[in-house]
Amino acid sequence: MQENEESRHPEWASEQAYVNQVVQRIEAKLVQMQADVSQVRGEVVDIRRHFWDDVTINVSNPDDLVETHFAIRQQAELLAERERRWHRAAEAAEVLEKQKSSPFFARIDFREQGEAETERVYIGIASFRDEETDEFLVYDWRAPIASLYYDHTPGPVAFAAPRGEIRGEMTLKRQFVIRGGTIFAMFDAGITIGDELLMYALSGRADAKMKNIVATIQREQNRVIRDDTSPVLIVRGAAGSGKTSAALQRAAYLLYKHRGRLEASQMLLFSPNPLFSSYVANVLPELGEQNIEQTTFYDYLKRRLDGEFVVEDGFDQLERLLNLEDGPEAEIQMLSASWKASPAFADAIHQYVSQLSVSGMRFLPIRFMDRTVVSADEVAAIFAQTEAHWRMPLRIETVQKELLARLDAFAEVEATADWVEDELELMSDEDYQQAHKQVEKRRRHAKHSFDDYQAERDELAKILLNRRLKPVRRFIQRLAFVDVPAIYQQWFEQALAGQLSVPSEVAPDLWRSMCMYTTQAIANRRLPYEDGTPYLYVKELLLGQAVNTAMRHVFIDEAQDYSALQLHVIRRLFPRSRLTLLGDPNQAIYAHVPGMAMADELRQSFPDLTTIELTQSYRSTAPIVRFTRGMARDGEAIVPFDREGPLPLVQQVAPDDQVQLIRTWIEEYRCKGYQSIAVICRTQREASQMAEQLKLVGCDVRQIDKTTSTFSAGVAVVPAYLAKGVEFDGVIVADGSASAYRRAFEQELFYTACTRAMHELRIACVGKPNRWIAEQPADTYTQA
Ligand SMILES: Nc1ncnc2c1ncn2[C@@H]1O[C@H](COP(=O)(O)OP(=O)(O)OP(=O)(O)O)[C@@H](O)[C@H]1O
Repeated sequence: MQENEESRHPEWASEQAYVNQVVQRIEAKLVQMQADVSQVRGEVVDIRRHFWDDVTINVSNPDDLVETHFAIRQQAELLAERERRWHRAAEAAEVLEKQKSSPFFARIDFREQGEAETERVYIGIASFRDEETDEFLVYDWRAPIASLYYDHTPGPVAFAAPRGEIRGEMTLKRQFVIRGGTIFAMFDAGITIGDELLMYALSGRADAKMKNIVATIQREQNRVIRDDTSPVLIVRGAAGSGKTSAALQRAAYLLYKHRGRLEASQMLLFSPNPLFSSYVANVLPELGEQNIEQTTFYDYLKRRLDGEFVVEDGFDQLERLLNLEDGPEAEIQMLSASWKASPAFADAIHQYVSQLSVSGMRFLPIRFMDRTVVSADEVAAIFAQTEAHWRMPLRIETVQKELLARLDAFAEVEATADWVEDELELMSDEDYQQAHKQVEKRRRHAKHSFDDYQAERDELAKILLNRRLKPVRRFIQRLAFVDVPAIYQQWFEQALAGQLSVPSEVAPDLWRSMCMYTTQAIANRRLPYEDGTPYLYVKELLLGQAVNTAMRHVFIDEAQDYSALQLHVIRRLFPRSRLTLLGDPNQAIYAHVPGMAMADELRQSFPDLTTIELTQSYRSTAPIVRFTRGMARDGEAIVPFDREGPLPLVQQVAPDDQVQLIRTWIEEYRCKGYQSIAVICRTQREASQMAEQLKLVGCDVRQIDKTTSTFSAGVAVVPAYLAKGVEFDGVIVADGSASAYRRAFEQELFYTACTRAMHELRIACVGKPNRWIAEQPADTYTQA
């Protein structure tokens, strides 16, 4: 790409001189920063080495113990503070190192209305100020003025600044590729941000880590990044349109704009799988920001339901559904998954819970040593006495208080029981001493004398009963007396008894079978994934939900895979947070989940939403996009980026020859210099078999499963649903035949697999190609 002397831009030399000037200043600053880093590092080492010298340990009496405790804490806090400073300084030095190599990527010349002078604004991943003149040599890409670069072409322009809108004229927009302090290429942009720079960025090799895109952010992506007002922002975009990239740069932008008021720990990203988390982990640190928190929805479910049920995760559910043989069982399980993810079921559950305030609550008795302390009927009677118009959690809390009081009364009576008498004999010396101390204490405050022997016995009985009743007390405190499993199950029992109407589109027999399938699962204490969220929702409506009020921004990537109810639960969980949902309905791998596809349903949950559509696809070459967009609903709206490459190849192969064919393709990909290659299979089961077979024919491959948490270059064999969100130089889809991808809901899975390819896509078919390939125009792929 580097241009030769003659074809060089006329201002090349002067721009290089500017680069040199900035690099020189950066070097000077680096020397100073590195000195700071090593000084703080020295302090950290020193505190660690002498940690115990500076703390006086004295545990001889309680006061000394407290003092010692505080001394240790103070010393630990000092150490933690220095460590934080050290890390911050080291990170800042790292960003500066990067700036030294490539101090900026753009320049705009801007003349503000009413001013005579034109200002030159250089833009880079971070700002850099000349400490002597206090002048900005480079502006951060997130500075208000930098939005001119992303949003405008030369001519009259305006941008929003803290002091209001600033108008003026942009007279120049120039882009640079600078490596190692040397200009590699530069061009003046015209209509859009230079396609050449974008082309350069997109033609590179896939990486084990996602790259930042700050030099080439496109206008519609910039809207996503800089939207600072929408409570709920929905970004719907084609595969490879930069949704995840925009989300991460958005996090960086918000951290910059609200510096001092917003911390990375107040931002959370719901990601599709652990592999994805490692893939995106570098973007924010590269931009000099801390990583934001990451989690998966399943982690949340599991944490809230652990101990009550074994909860299936989403991948196991998908694997289960994909491996089902056609037949009645498949129909039941598919209905179970799709109905429970539907907005109709969410409404039904809501209605069901509100009617529970009148009837249908189920309780468990409070029991102790095979005896009933409070029967289930009595608990129900206590509940019935609470005010029916109160919120359910408040009513339950009132019942809880009453039950704890009854337990105390029970303990008092029980203190004289024979078994207590017997067990007192067996109590330890420590217990006796504790009882003795309690009595001594009481004597000091007592107005009247009392029988020491009896008092000690009573104290001992109290200690014993407290200990024995602890699990019962905990049972009440955990609100476990509300039989949530039975309450959830009851919905399906009512449905089975014909008390609820069958959805019109479902055959009554199938409906009954699905209800029985669910009641059975609950009885076995195993919760299918599709029941996890509705169950938790019922539980939290009844018992109250733990909410996180500290979180300010929640990002949900692959939002099309969330049911309306899941999104609703997330919204309730983070009441003070703005939401950014990023998704592509065409990649709804849990195709039974309507997710983002049902915009109207979403609007019900999120009346305050703003939607931004991204239609240009950047990841794949134009031939790959032209082939794959035909498989997507409304695919004609997807605009390929004009980057050429080979046509996708579809080859039919005999069952016994598939592994050999894939092996040959891998070798050919390697010869082309592709560093990251994926063999994408339909399921985990098929991926495991394929990986084994490829290893047997001498291929060095890495099998990816749901627990894989690091992404590395090489050949990955991966089930399609785990390839979500990531990309590869070359993709090989294993067995894309009609007999493998045969059910309607597998369309999105197949589309997701194909759209992971950046430069090349090949599909092996054991038999006839599947219907989505067959439907594509013959000139969009090569058939062998
Ligand atoms: N403005 C841009 N400049 C350079 N590269 C870009 C730009 N936008 C997107 N890309 C690149 O395109 C690829 C796809 O981006 P990203 O993964 O963010 O898309 P996505 O919409 O989340 O994709 P998918 O939904 O298919 O997972 C990445 O390699 C990313 O770096």
